[in-house]
Amino acid sequence: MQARVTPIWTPSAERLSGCHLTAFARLAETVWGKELPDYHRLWRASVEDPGRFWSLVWDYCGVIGDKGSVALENGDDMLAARFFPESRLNFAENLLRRDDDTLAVVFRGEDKVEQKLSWRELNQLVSRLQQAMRAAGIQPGDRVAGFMPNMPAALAAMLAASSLGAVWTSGSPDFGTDGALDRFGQTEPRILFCPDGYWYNGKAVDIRAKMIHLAEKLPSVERFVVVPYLGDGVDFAAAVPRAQTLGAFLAGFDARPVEYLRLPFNHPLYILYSSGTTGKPKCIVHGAGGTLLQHLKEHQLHADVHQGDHLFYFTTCGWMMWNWLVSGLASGAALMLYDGSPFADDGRAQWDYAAEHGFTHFGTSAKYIDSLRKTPLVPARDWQLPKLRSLFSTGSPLVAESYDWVYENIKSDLNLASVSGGTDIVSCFALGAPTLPVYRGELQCRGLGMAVDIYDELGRPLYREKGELVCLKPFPSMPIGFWNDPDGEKYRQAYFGRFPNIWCHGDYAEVTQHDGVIIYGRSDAVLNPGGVRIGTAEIYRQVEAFPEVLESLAVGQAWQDDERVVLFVKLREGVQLDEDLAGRIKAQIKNGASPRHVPARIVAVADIPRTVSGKIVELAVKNVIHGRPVSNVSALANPEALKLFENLSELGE
Ligand SMILES: CC(=O)CC(=O)O
Repeated sequence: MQARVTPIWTPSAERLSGCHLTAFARLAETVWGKELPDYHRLWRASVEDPGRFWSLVWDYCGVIGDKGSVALENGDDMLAARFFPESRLNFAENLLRRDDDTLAVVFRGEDKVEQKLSWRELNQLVSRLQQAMRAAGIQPGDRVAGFMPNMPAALAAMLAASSLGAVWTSGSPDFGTDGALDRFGQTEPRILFCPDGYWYNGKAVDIRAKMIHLAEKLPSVERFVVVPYLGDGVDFAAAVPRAQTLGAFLAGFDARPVEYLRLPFNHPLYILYSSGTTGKPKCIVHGAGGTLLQHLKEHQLHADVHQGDHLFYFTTCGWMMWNWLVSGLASGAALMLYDGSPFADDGRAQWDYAAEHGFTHFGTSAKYIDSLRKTPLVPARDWQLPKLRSLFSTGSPLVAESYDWVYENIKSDLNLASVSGGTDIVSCFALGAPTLPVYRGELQCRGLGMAVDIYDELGRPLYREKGELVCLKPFPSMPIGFWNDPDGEKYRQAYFGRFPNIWCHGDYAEVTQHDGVIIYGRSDAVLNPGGVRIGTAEIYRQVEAFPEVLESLAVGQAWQDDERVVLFVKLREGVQLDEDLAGRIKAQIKNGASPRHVPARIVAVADIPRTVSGKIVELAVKNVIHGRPVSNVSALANPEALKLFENLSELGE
């Protein structure tokens, strides 16, 4: 029998009665004629009949558009399934629901720049951009790109593009030239928005040379639109071929009501990019209806976002959490945009922003929380955060000790929701719920309408054991396909190659005794010493306990017909990896995890390679230590770090 575990947080009666999820469950009981007294019964009912569930989400969230009479056709076939095949809607129309003087967007570029827009001002900017894009000949299906900081102009350009049925695709201006070309070179945008530079950690970053180079290499771009950020952008635009400033692009177009082209549910909305660590990034196309419905569900039912809330997520325009964040407008939230380093102004910029603008929801990465734990900052002590109700974490598993830290050092009454899914589904498989308790180290639940299960290697369901995270039934935010994949074979292979007609996500996970979820890492990075499968997060969780260690990365090294675990650690400045520290790390892993998890070698490195969205790249390091080539170095934010793993004497003995 498993030991009883007490939750670290339990929702108050007030939260339970006031949240969207409770209202939705009551509505479902009435409409479906079923008793749904708790979350897990609601989840079961939601996956039993996905068409019925998503149809109720459409109604509850008040999607603007024509729904049609069919919610789901071919529901038994993951690849042929179609949600709302008769419907017509426009994504931007659903986001720009209001046009009044209340707050729609706040933007801070570190502690340097602040801008605020009311709903009316946002509508006006979108209208002018829409007219300018139309005058530039933008048609449904054309690509419009943003190589942009997370600032209002990027949001407005996306809304204008989608109001016309164009497809928005974005990256972050800190991507290297090759990273940008690997992405936009494939999707061939006609217009590309960029800034005249950006702020990072208090410093102005010049991107003029990069943009001149991109202009040479991206012939599809007829026009670069330069958004003033560091200055007025005039000299910058003059230096870049085919560029003009935003002011010049909009000149002559006065604001009027935004017009919306209503299109089929699966009309393409976004192209997102996989991290591209094993080749060129995959260009994943997401549809307007699926993205909208899934985000409405996650924001309202799982994150309990209400009209007037202040929704923040720390993200760049190159990560899917940007797409997730901006959909918050559809639930009436004001977006709190931030660009720059999360540690700007000695880590104070973000928390000053949270306190001064009364954030209700604060989203970040697990890596940020882990790093924050190692700084002297204590938000609970140094800032007033009375309105903050939820804290989201993603990017990698949030270790159990970080749950303790958040409740002790940020706020004790908080729905701490670690969420997991990704670019492939522009949303989550597992996440939070305001009606459920939080258990340390666990994601609270599987998403409503997401038929998530865990399978062993032979495709058999596992009960309370670690295995492959799969999804057994279609959901609206499955990609509508990959770009340049006319027969859909790359798409099929990516998700359905492992188990026919079952989405295999590539996460190594477990459904717990509380019906929560633990993610143990990517399944292709699973360690296998002596035939025991170990998720890398099981090791990171133990190593995180050491203030001396800033970051770690574990891989399996082929060794004497078996595999041995090698742990790389990036240490705090001035700390040496001596026998004492190595011994303490090993003891912690042995006691906290198991003797099987103990690394055969621990090696100190000066840096750990990560993707442009901040994920450490175990597979690339595994290739380097085995002398194999790394296929797409341009996907990395710090590719030079790979050199540190070449020919290490510690790994030859
Ligand atoms: C929701 C997520 O899963 C985000 C990510 O880790 O990329």
